[in-house]
Amino acid sequence: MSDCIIAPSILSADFARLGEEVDAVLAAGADWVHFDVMDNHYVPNLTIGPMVCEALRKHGVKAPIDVHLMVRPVDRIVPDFARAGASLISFHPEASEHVHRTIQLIRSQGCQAGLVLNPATPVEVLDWVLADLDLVLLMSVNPGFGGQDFIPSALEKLRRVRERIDRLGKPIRLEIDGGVKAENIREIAAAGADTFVAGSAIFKAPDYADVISRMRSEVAAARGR
Ligand SMILES: O=C(CO)[C@H](O)[C@H](O)COP(=O)(O)O
Repeated sequence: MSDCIIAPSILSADFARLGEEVDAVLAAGADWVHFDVMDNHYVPNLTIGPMVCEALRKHGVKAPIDVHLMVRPVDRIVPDFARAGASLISFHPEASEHVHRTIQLIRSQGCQAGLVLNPATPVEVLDWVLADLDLVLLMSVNPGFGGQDFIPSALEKLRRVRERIDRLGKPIRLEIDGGVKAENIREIAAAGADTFVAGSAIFKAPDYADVISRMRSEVAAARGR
């Protein structure tokens, strides 16, 4: 399992040129496309849905599409995203009536399942479902907007979740999202993250390849390579 997946968040892309923007970050070395879905209900912003995911697939995007649902309710939109070509679907426990049932639903649709913890959500929410997950996504900002500052307590939370994943011994990815930049990714990787979402740090940079390669070098340095 790769210990450095870079997943640019298209929340910070130029939506008028979304296909080109996604092609450009993938050509620049990104691994996944991070796809933020906001409903102006669970979070105070409104973004994109399954039609845009399907449009990216029709455009020719082959990379994994990592869908982060910030919506309530969760379950009724899951099959739509699976049909639209999502690879992973992550959701917030606060937004689901039955967390374990939603995980089963996502997997039954042929997608990998992730659970997202907000900055104030305790890690104990993972206690009875961790073994059923493919990914844990820790929010290092409050969900809803790109361009916010990284919340430092996320580092300790990463360490605690990393310990739980290692103890379980299953290949569950540990993803971090919010305020991730080339300048702080080394300590984030050292705390245990292996999958890095970055929106503004990549899409607002003049050279996508340069920032992605600097991020990879910093992660490698955290691993002592
Ligand atoms: O889920 C998100 C916000 O809810 C975004 O993915 C996240 O904030 C990334 O943006 P940035 O890297 O600019 O902080």
